[in-house]
Amino acid sequence: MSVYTSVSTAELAQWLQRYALGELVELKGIAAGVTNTNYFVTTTHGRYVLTLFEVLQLDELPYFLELKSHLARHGVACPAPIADHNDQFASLLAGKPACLVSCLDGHDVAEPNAAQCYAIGEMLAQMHKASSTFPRRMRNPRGPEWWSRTAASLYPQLPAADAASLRSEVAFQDSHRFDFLPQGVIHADLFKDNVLMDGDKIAGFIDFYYACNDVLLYDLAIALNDWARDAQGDIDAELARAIIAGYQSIRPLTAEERKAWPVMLRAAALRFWVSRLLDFYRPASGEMTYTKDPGVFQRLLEAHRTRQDFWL
Ligand SMILES: Nc1ncnc2c1ncn2[C@@H]1O[C@H](COP(=O)(O)OP(=O)(O)O)[C@@H](O)[C@H]1O
Ligand SMILES: N[C@@H](CCOP(=O)(O)O)C(=O)O
Repeated sequence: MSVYTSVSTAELAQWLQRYALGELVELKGIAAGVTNTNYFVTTTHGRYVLTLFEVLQLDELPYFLELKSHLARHGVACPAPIADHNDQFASLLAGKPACLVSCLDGHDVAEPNAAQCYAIGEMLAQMHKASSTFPRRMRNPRGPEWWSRTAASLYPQLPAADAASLRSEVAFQDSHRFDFLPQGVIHADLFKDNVLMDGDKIAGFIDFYYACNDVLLYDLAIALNDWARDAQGDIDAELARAIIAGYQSIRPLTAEERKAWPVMLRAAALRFWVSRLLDFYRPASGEMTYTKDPGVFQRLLEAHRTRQDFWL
């Protein structure tokens, strides 16, 4: 249950006075989610999602909330933040930074079909194009410098074979830099649980809190590594081709991107192998104790190393 911070109807009704959203009708906690506290809020004007940020501070929010606003304004499927009478997207509620966004219809899907994967690729490319005019910048907090440093801190705790595999991948990625490829705003965590689907249509991308400026192709690799993974943990070729086809229907890959693609799929697997290892070996105090299996991304990365066909 991810309602870490309780909000009473009385304090929410008071806080809502700063918005042009009418009167509070209903407040309901949302069980899904890991990091933040989320509620469905119904007012006399409509339905919204209230997020209370448990980690990010008020001054860290403008990049993410203005990005969502920019994307929604350009027709990209994502929740639109609502501005208050001071034209602010966020302010304190129950001692936490809080914001309201539009409520989307839809649910995350555990086993996507090819049409849904095509839609993901297409919307991701639309997001990349639409964010080319977004003026703010954010460096990737989970880039090569982070994974090298984090991996180095983990080697002593890992079984020898895993440490050797991780060490060799970090070295391999160090020898392949892709700063010359097209860059822009990336979602950086477009997993299945970060998209609400309405049938085969995308209701919206959510959870933009790893969004940053980086190589666009890396975002496609992150999405494909999760959306096209089959029950055995390897990639389903039909789903992979569907994501790539959807993406290229909006933004065809350049020759340099196609050449970099196999290495990028490995980089995307490495990033989540390392973050899951970190959660596994050193869970942050106070965080939820369940951890996602790091082995999923280790095995996927090792499969990418020997693969011949990359679905292009
Ligand atoms: N704009 C939205 N419209 C409808 N449901 C939403 C919206 N934003 C979040 N949710 C619901 O809240 C859940 C948790 O949101 P998420 O952003 O993943 O939380 P967390 O930041 O805690 O991981 C989602 O799985 C979804 O069910
Ligand atoms: N989608 C990732 C989780 C990303 O969030 P983090 O805060 O745990 O890095 C995964 O499934 O590993």
